[in-house]
Amino acid sequence: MADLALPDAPDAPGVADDGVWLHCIECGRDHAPFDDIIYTCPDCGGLLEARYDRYPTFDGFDGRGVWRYNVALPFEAGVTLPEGDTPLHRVPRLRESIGVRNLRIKHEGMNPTGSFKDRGMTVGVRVAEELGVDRLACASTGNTSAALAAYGARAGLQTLVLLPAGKVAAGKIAQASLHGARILEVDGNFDACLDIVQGLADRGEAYLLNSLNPFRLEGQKTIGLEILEAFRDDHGRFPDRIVLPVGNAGNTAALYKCFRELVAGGDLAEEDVPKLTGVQAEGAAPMVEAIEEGLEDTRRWEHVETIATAIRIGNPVNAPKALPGIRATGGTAVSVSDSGITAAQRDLAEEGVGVEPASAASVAGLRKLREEGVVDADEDVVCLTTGHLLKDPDAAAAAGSDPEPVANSTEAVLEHLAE
Ligand SMILES: Cc1ncc(COP(=O)(O)O)c(C=O)c1O
Ligand SMILES: N[C@@H](CCOP(=O)(O)O)C(=O)O
Repeated sequence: MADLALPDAPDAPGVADDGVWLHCIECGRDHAPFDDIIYTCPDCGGLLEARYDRYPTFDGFDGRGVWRYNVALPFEAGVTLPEGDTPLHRVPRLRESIGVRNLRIKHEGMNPTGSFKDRGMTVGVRVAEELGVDRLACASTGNTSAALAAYGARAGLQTLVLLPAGKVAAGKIAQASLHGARILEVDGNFDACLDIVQGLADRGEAYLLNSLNPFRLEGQKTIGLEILEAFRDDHGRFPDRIVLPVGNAGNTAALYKCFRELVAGGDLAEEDVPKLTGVQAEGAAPMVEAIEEGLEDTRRWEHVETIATAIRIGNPVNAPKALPGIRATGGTAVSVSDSGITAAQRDLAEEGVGVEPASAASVAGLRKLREEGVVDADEDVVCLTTGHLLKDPDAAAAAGSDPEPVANSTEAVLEHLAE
């Protein structure tokens, strides 16, 4: 578990003046965060991570939502709708049928735009304001675009979103559209869209707010802080495992960083760090492949397909951050079929928890790992459900039952019910 340590503050003059700096996970160099707009290391191109001159502790948190955790964030407050404070549902029937000691569902679909992306955007848009940019952009399988459009609108900034044509759920496009984003549909998958947005950002045409942006992940880190606080309050200990759907691998990276900071601050013992367990759809599983083959980075999958369009991603940009997190915490990664995802979506719905297909992948993955004996019966598990059912109304309708036509009278309804 030595990988859980964080290095000390940099000596270089000016780099840590704001109490926050950007650290390259490849070459180890540190960079001032707000002098120039950088997303990756200017020296080697490696992924950057925000670092602070302080570590978070549970007694240092105050207030509500994402900004409750501002000692672990680059600013005290930001453009808010507000986000965070999502429920940690108990699902007794599902717990029983999967067969674990405790099962809680952290439902990120209850954020303002219906997904966890809001946590990242409240911080990312605050940073954009600090940098003085006027156009925000993202590539998206849908949820990032909805969140960017809403937070951009709130901040009074222009937003541009690039979507894979024909592969984004209706609810998400409607959100981006109504919140005023300029929407470009690209004849290519999400990864191609992200390549283009990176190109625009490199040319200074837009500020990139995908999870390649290290500040997005700072906001998403608060999912882990909320889970650990709430689980400990309810159960007197931290969960053994957190199971989550994986697309661009931002959340996996963010949760790993959350754990490392709490370990460094002394509030989380290394042996209590939850096992990060990633779930991908069979048709888009480069992270699973990398874990199974012991790779340091993923191989890009050019052809990806799944009903869970939110995680229809073949080139997870955060893999170099997320793969060490899965390994260092003793977790794993597993792929699930589309039919397994739909079954899990129904299972959650039967407990009153409405999620989009990608979200249900976490529960489908847990069931599979429990059946295979990878997850033990005495484990305390939290599954992350990342987006709301209404994000993808077509998938929800297809997974549910059809409405039954009936004549316009009480008698006809009674007769129909008796059939
Ligand atoms: C609903 C939903 N779940 C899961 C994911 C995957 O999250 P990440 O990209 O952080 O792995 C995404 C987006 O990628 C998403 O929109
Ligand atoms: N599911 C995502 C894909 C983009 O991920 P990001 O976290 O890098 O923005 C989406 O909703 O677009």
